[in-house]
Amino acid sequence: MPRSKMRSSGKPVAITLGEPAGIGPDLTLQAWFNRKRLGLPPFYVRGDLQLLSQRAEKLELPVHFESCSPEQASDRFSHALPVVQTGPSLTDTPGEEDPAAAASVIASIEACVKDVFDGFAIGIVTNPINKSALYKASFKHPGHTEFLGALAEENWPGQLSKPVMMIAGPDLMVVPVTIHVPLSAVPQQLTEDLIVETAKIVANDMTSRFGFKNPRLALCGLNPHAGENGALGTEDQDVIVPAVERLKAMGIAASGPHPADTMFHPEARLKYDCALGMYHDQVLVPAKTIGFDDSVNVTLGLPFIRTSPDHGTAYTLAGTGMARIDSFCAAIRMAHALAHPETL
Ligand SMILES: NC(=O)C1=CN([C@@H]2O[C@H](COP(=O)(O)OP(=O)(O)OC[C@H]3O[C@@H](n4cnc5c(N)ncnc54)[C@H](O)[C@@H]3O)[C@@H](O)[C@H]2O)C=CC1
Ligand SMILES: NCC(=O)COP(=O)(O)O
Repeated sequence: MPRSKMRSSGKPVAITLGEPAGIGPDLTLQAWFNRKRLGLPPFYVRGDLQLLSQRAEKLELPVHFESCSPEQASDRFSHALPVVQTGPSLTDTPGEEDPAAAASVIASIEACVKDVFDGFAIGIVTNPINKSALYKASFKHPGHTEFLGALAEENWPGQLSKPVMMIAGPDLMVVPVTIHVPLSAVPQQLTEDLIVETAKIVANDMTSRFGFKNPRLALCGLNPHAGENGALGTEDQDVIVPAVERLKAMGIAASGPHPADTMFHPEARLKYDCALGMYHDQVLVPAKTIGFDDSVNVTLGLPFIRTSPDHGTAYTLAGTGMARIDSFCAAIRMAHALAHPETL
């Protein structure tokens, strides 16, 4: 979206704390510090003032902070990074997890979603979490995507279709049909219904949120050469072919199963608008290879807007000033654009 068309005032975007030992604090501070140059819309972070101040000092960034409520954030944004204190004070230890911080990480996500529900924010941008750190603290969801689905059910009962992960970049949009699932469990979890349900959400959201008229969805095969007519695995014929037929019968421009190894070269990518992979790495590898710095993780199917950078916590970069902020800023811009489709 042209930056000039981005509204500089209005309701803000809510940013989550993310893993405090990761690069989330760096991204938040750097994005605010460069807000004018980058033309970013207003945002606030639900995090911890002490931790952010300590990280800003390490990065030698002269950031002015203001502790405020979500309603006050947009007015503060031009002169200060608005911080909505969420949870107790934390000590900044880049690269070193503090198990006690997990509760704040989770509380921040919950509170940002509630802010959207209450009408204080246009959507949320999540800073990266360390999933295994949260699992140790008994977090029951595989990742944000599934957790946000549960929060949607709680806050907007009956309005969730199903949370669907999309990695969207200027040159490639992809969706993994199964998400945070061990590879060995993929064939069992991959059902005709799951593929159809996921593809319907993708087609619907690409139309209603991203302005595609009749998005072309290309489904990857599961097995090498899409199963080679059953000789290299039966799921392609037994599960994916009937799913594609059902989708076509509904008027969705679906095709496949296509051999996944030849779906991502430049000429092949011209033939579809979104590639649906059968498992996480099948489509996230090409998406991050082609567009690591400018792709955004956006959750489809939710009754609210959620975006995120496409990368993780990058512990070794935390507090060094070396983390690139491009994907994080693209996530903020996308959240804003989805809330203001007239600017698209
Ligand atoms: N949305 C989320 O919350 C996500 C969280 N994760 C979590 O992040 C943790 C670490 O995962 P990894 O697989 O190591 O992925 P990662 O994305 O943190 O790091 C992969 C590589 O990319 C580099 N990198 C990442 N972000 C960068 C940036 N902004 N600028 C420059 N270089 C960058 C890192 O230094 C590393 O070499 C895991 O616990 C994982 O669960 C991973 C992806 C998304
Ligand atoms: N590899 C991307 C990823 O796993 C992000 O997951 P989520 O936390 O956004 O659900």
